[in-house]
Amino acid sequence: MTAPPRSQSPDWGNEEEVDALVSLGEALIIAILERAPMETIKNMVADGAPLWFQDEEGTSALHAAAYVENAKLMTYLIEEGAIWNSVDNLHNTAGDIALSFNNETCYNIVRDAGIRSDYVLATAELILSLLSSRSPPADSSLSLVLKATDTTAASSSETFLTSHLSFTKDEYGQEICLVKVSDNEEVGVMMGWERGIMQETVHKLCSGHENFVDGLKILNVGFGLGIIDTMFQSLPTPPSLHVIIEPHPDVLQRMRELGWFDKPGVKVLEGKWQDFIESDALLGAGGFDVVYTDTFSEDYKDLREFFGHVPDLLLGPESRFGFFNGLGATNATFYDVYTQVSELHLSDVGIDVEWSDVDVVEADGDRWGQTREYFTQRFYRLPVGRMRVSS
Ligand SMILES: C[S@@+](CC[C@H](N)C(=O)[O-])C[C@H]1O[C@@H](n2cnc3c(N)ncnc32)[C@H](O)[C@@H]1O
Repeated sequence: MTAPPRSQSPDWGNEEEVDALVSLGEALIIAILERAPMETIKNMVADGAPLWFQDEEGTSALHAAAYVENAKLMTYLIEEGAIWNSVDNLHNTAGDIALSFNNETCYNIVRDAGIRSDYVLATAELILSLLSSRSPPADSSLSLVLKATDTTAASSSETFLTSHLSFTKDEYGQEICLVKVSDNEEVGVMMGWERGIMQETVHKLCSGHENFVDGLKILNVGFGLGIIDTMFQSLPTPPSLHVIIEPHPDVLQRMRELGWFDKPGVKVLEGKWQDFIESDALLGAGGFDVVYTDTFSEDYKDLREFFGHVPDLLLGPESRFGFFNGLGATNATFYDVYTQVSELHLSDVGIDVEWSDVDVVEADGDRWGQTREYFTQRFYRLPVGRMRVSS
């Protein structure tokens, strides 16, 4: 049985009360699965059947309603306080169950509940600090919560920037950059399998740009393996200005060894984007045709803060903005919700986003299966933002 949110907590000291709640919760789930009339379900909820309750398999009333594809009931349960993002023992939300039945209506009910709750809670820093774009898999909604207190290199900038990085090749020959998060666990800071995403990102950000033939002015935040920067440099007309912001000493050392500090038109700003975002070193460039950001160990709160600066960084309405869209990418519903949330927040700062899908499975097969722990979806949703032109 899963613990209820604190606000709905029963008095755990009273065993009889707990048993009664468990019985009510179980009976509600059974009634829903047996397709009992709506009135019966409403009476059970009114009599105190807890919507937070999950049975031995992690099934909640909302999961049960998704199993019987009852959209009206799902809407009612969410209105009554059912938790949109509770996951069962197989890590599926009710939205994932609806998806498995190909039921778009039911899926959208859960997704929209997620968007509403996250959007409303967007100012609550606690919630927004739960996700980082390249985090190890979230086994449950609880593990998302625990990220708030995660001080490993995967979630804490401070730890990451003082951790040693190893640049190596795996058994398939793909380039990888790894950081230790515990004595026996390493996570990928950047992986070669993302090359396809980076290639498509460069294409969407640069092709057909009106300043393309003169050489674009490009800002990239986060060098990593330098995959996207190498692609920017390989454009038919190389960038007229290519600013790279990178804080990690090991990455900077590698950039030096690879000659990035001596490339014509390349300017490396050594530090975090937060150190430069309002500086002359950056704003003195007079605006960029292309801005891209892909950092590590930062959370959605940081990304959202960056969104707020993008209008000052773009040169004009033709300029394009992209970011690595890896939030919640270990679960289809979470990924969809956070994709929509970022679109809403970009809209708040006057940026409209166009999305396109990159099939990461077709491109790479299952070769990088184990290493791709922070991105388990088939389709990467690639964002390209532009300043809204008011008419
Ligand atoms: C995922 S990698 C970027 C990969 C890159 N897109 C590529 O194509 O290889 C993330 C990089 O962001 C850097 N980084 C982390 N925090 C940062 C910050 N606050 N500002 C700028 N860069 C940051 C990391 O040191 C790392 O080099």
